[in-house]
Amino acid sequence: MQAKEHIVSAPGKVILHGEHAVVHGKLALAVGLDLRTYLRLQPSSSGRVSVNLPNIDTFLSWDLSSLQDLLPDCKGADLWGACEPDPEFVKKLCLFADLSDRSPDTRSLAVLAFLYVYLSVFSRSRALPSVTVSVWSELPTGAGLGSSAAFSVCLSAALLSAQGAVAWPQAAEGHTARWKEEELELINKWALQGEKIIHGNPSGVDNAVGTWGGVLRYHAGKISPLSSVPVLRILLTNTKVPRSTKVLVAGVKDKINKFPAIMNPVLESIDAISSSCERTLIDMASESRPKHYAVLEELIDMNQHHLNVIGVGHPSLDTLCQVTLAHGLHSKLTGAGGGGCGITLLRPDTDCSVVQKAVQELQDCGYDCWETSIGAPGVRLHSLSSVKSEVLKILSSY
Ligand SMILES: Nc1ncnc2c1ncn2[C@@H]1O[C@H](COP(=O)(O)OP(=O)(O)O)[C@@H](O)[C@H]1O
Ligand SMILES: C[C@@](O)(CCOP(=O)(O)O)CC(=O)O
Ligand SMILES: [Mg+2]
Repeated sequence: MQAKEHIVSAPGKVILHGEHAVVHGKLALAVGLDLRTYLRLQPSSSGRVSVNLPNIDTFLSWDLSSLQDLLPDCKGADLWGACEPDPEFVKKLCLFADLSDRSPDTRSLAVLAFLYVYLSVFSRSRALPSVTVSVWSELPTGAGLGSSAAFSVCLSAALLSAQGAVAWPQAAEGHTARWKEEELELINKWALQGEKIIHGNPSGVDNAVGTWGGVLRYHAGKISPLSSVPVLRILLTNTKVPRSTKVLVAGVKDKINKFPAIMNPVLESIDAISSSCERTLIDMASESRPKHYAVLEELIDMNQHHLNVIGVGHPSLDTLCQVTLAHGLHSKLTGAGGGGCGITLLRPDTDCSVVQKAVQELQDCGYDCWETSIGAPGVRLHSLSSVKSEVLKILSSY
C-alpha cells in the first residue's frame, strides 16, 4: 500500500423521477447534488484498523490479527470483480463486530459496509493494511439524498486505490482529480456491493451518480449521461422524519408480491413519467418555455400520487406538497420516501418572495429547506488544499 494520506469525496444525489420503480427495472432520472461525503485514509503503523464516523457518532478500532481470521474467499469473482455479499460472511462480520443483522440500525449498517468492503478488497492480497479511515458528510444521513451510496463510493474508491486495483490519480495543489473510465467502472461495482449491505436490494442508480455525477438516466443497470439539460431550480426540503431505505424497498417488494396486478401497472406508469420527463428536459435544452414547466409540474404531481399508492408516502411529505401548492409550487418525495426529503420545482421566474414565504411555512413545520444546484461531479481525489477548511478541520481531528 502507498504510505500516503489521501482524501476522496463523492456527491449525494437527487432522484427526479423513478425511485423504487428503478429497483424493478424501470427508468430513473437522477442528478449529482452539491453536498458531498469526504473520506480521509491515513496509513498507520499501529497494527490496527480504525474507523471514525462522526456523523453517526461511531468510532471503532480492531487489531489486524483479529481481522485476518475473517478474510473471505472471494470465489466466483473475476480478478478484480466485486464479490456478491455472502450471507454467511455477513453473519460472521455481525458476530465479530457485535452488530445486529436482524434489525439493522444506522451504526451496524455503516460498520458492516466498511468491514465488508475492506476485507473483500484486501482478500486478494491476503495482507491487511493498518489504516485509519475517517468519513464526514455534508449530507443528512438516511434522508433520501443518497448518503449510503456516497459513503460506499468513497470507501470503494479509497480502498481499491490503497490496494492498487486502481491507481491513485494525481491531483495538483488546489485541484481535484478523477480516476480513468475503466477504474470508475470498478469503483462503481464495489460501491454497489456496499449499497447491497446497506439497502438489501439496491438498483445501483445512487452509486452510479456517486461515481459519475452529472445528470444520469439509469435503466436496468444501463447508465447514460444526459448531456443537454436545462438548468433547473430545485428547492430541497428535509422533513427530518427518519426512515430506512432498506425497510421501504422491502415494503414495496412485499406489496408487489401481494398485489401484482395493481402494483405492476403503477410501476409502468412511473416508468412512463420518467420517459416523459426525459423528453421534456431534452426539448427544454434547446428552448425552455412555460408550457414545459407546466408538463414537469404535472409529472411531479402524478408521480407523488403513485409513490403514495406504492406505500412510500408519509404525512410529513403530504404537508410539504400542500404547503408548496398553496404557493403554486409542485413537490414530490425524492429517494426512498417514508419521510426524509422532497423536491419542489421552481420556475426560472418564480419570485423570490414566493419561495421565501413557502420556505418560512415549511420551516415553521420544523423542516429544513435549501435551494440547490444539481449536476455535481462524481467521485474525486482531493489535494489537501482543495478540501474546504471546515471539512479538513473535522477530518483532521481523528
Ligand atoms: N457519513 C456517514 N457515516 C456513516 N454512515 C453513513 C454515512 N452516510 C451514510 N451512512 C450509512 O448509510 C445509511 C443510510 O442509508 P439509507 O437508509 O440508504 O439513506 P440515504 O442513502 O437516503 O441517506 C446510514 O444508516 C449509515 O449506515
Ligand atoms: C428507493 C431507491 O430507488 C432510492 C433510494 O435512495 P435513498 O437511499 O433514499 O437515498 C432504491 C434504489 O434505487 O436502490
Ligand atoms: Mg441510500
